[in-house]
Amino acid sequence: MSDAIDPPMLTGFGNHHATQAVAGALPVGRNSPQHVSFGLYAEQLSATAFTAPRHENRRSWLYRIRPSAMHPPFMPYDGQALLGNLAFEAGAPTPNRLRWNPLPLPVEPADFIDGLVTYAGNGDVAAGVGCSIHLYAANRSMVDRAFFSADGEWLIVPQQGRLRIVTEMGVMIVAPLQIALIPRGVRFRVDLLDEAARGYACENHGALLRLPDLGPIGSNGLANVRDFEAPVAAYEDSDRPCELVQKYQGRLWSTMPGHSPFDVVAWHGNITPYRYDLTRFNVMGTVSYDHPDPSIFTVLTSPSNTAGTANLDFVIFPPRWMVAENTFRPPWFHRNIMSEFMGLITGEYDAKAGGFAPGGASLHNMMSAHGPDVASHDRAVAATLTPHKIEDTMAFMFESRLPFTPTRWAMETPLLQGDYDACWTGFAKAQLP
Ligand SMILES: O=C(O)Cc1cc(O)ccc1O
Ligand SMILES: [Fe+2]
Repeated sequence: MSDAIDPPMLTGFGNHHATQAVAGALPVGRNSPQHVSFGLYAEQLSATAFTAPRHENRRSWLYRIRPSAMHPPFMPYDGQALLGNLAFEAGAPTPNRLRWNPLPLPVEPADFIDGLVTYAGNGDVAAGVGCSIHLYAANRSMVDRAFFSADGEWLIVPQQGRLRIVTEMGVMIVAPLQIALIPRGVRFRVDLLDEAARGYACENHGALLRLPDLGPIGSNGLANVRDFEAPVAAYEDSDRPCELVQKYQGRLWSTMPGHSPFDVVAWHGNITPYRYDLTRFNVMGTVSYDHPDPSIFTVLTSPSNTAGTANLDFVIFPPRWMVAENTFRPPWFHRNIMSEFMGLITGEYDAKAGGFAPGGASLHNMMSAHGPDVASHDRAVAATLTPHKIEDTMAFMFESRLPFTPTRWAMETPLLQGDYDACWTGFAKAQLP
C-alpha cells in the first residue's frame, strides 16, 4: 500500500508545545482573544482537573475551524459488540493462567474500530481506576469516521503493519516497535499503511501515564524524555459528514457531525498525542549476578494512590546483553501481588520456548504461579554462562495492581490455549541428600 512521508515532530515528554499549520493562527500572549485569527474557535482540552498541582497539570488550547461542540446528540452505537465494558461485565474473574494465539487477520473488511476486541479489564471506569486491554486486527483504513475515548488515554502497541494515526492535533506514523499515545477525548482516525495491521491497545482509566522516577539510576536512562515525539498541527477542511464514535463509560456511542473533526489549525499546551520508538529504550541490567525485577524495564507508569504500586505499568523486554554470572538468567518462577498481561511484538520471549507467538497474549493474575516453561528452564540451567545477547525480540507487559477480568469473548474464543498449564508440567523433582 501507500508509502508515507513521516511528518516533522515536536520532541520531549510532557513539554509545552506550540504549533500552527497556518501562519498567524496561534494567538499570541493570551489563550482566548475576543477575535481569534481567521474566525477560528478557541477550545481548552483539560486532561487534569483545572486545579491539579502545577507540575501535574495538563491542558492544551486548540484553535479550530468549527467548535467541537457542534454536533448532534450521540446515539448508542451497536456496530461493535466486542469493545468496551459490556464485553467484560459479562466476564468472570479467574485465577487461572491464560494464553491466547494471535488474532487472525480479518477476511471481511474491517477498520481499526471494527477490528478491536476487548480481552480484559480491571478497576472502574467511572471511578478513574484500572485499565482495559483491547487487541485489534484490521485490513482497511477508517474512512469518514473518527473515534475517541472519554474513558481514558489509549496506549497503542502495533505488532504488525504501520499505522498513520490522524489526530485532532496532527498526524503520527507509528510502526511496530513504536508506540502511540492518544489522550482521553482526542479524536483520531487510523489509516493503514500496509495491507493489514494488528496490535494491542491499553486504555488507561487512571492517572495519566508518565515516565517513572529514576532513583539511583540518575538523570538519564530507560525511556529518555527527548525521544518522545508529538505531532505538529495539521488540519482537514472538509464539509463531508464524518461518523464520530466515542467510548463513554464502557459503551459505544456515535454521532454524525457535518464536517471533519480534524479541523484544528493550531494548538499549544502540554497534553498531546505522542509516539515513542521502543528501540531507543536505554536498557539497564545486572552486570554481576541475579535477574533483576522487571521494573527496570518500565517505559511509562500510571501511579495509583499507593506509592510505588502502579495502576498500570507499561514494561518492555528489549534486546539486551545477558552477562550475569552463576545466575539463572531468564525470568524466575514467581507469584506477584501485581497482575500481568503480556504481549509479544516480535521474536521469542526468554521465559517461553514455545507457545507465545508474536501477536499472542498471556494473563498471569495476582498470585498465580508462573515463570519459565520447562524447556526454557532446562535450557537456562544447562547453559554455559558466557556473555550472550538476546536479539530480535520485543515482548511487553501491562502490569497492574488490580487483577484483570477476562471478557467472556476471551474465555470462549478458540484462540485461548486449552493446554497452557502443560508448559509447567514435567519439571524434574529435586533430589535431597
Ligand atoms: O512473567 C513474566 O514473564 C514477566 C516477568 C519478567 C521478569 O523478568 C521478571 C518478572 C516477571 O513477572
Ligand atoms: Fe511475571
